[in-house]
Amino acid sequence: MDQSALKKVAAERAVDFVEDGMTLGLGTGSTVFFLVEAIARRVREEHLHITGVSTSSRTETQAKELGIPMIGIDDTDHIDLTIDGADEIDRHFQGIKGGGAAHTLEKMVATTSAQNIWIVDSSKLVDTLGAFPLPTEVIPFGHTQVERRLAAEGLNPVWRRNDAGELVTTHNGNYVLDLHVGKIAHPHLLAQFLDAQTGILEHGLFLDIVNKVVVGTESGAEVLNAGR
Ligand SMILES: O=C[C@H](O)[C@H](O)[C@H](O)COP(=O)(O)O
Repeated sequence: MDQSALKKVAAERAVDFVEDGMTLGLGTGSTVFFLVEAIARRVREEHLHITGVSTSSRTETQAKELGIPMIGIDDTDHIDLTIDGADEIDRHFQGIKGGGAAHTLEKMVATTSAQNIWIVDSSKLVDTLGAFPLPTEVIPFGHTQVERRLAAEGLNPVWRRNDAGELVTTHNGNYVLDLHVGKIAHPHLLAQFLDAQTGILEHGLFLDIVNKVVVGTESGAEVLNAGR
């Protein structure tokens, strides 16, 4: 199976955790694309009543087109479960997200949610985080100062650009600075440092957040419990 097929395997298993009546956080990305299709199928065929809260306009558009009722995050007092993709997950169930530049909205939805499930193909499981460049979202005002500060710390920042060479902007109109840090031995210390930097709106370290990971493998979906 190719990577896309493995993502679909994970997404189609994760939909089993969706229950009637839930307010459901919907993540962003190519794996979540399959999830939204699978949820819409259950809404259609089983007349499941769920309400979605999205983490990007891409997901919002897809969900609405497929008939999933959607509300904004500020229109609810709770989210029961959020299902999202991830870029890397280590053996302590810590993760990196933001490969699609959606990590700020995703973290807001994830940290509002009572439970979180990540859906990934098996290539996303790693021993130590950091092979995937760590995304940060930086406000335009003073962004080169942020870049200098991070470079001085040896975090190898690189602005994310699109195919036309333009700076990628997030939903919030900010820039994405990817940190090529190599192995992240102490993710909590790095997260604390990044949290303290003026100008960084959010970073892609998602620590102590996920409850379950559903992995698409050649032999089917595997459910891993994070024990939290
Ligand atoms: O910003 C994007 C998100 O964090 C995605 O969930 C993550 O990049 C995984 O994406 P995909 O499912 O496309 O591999």
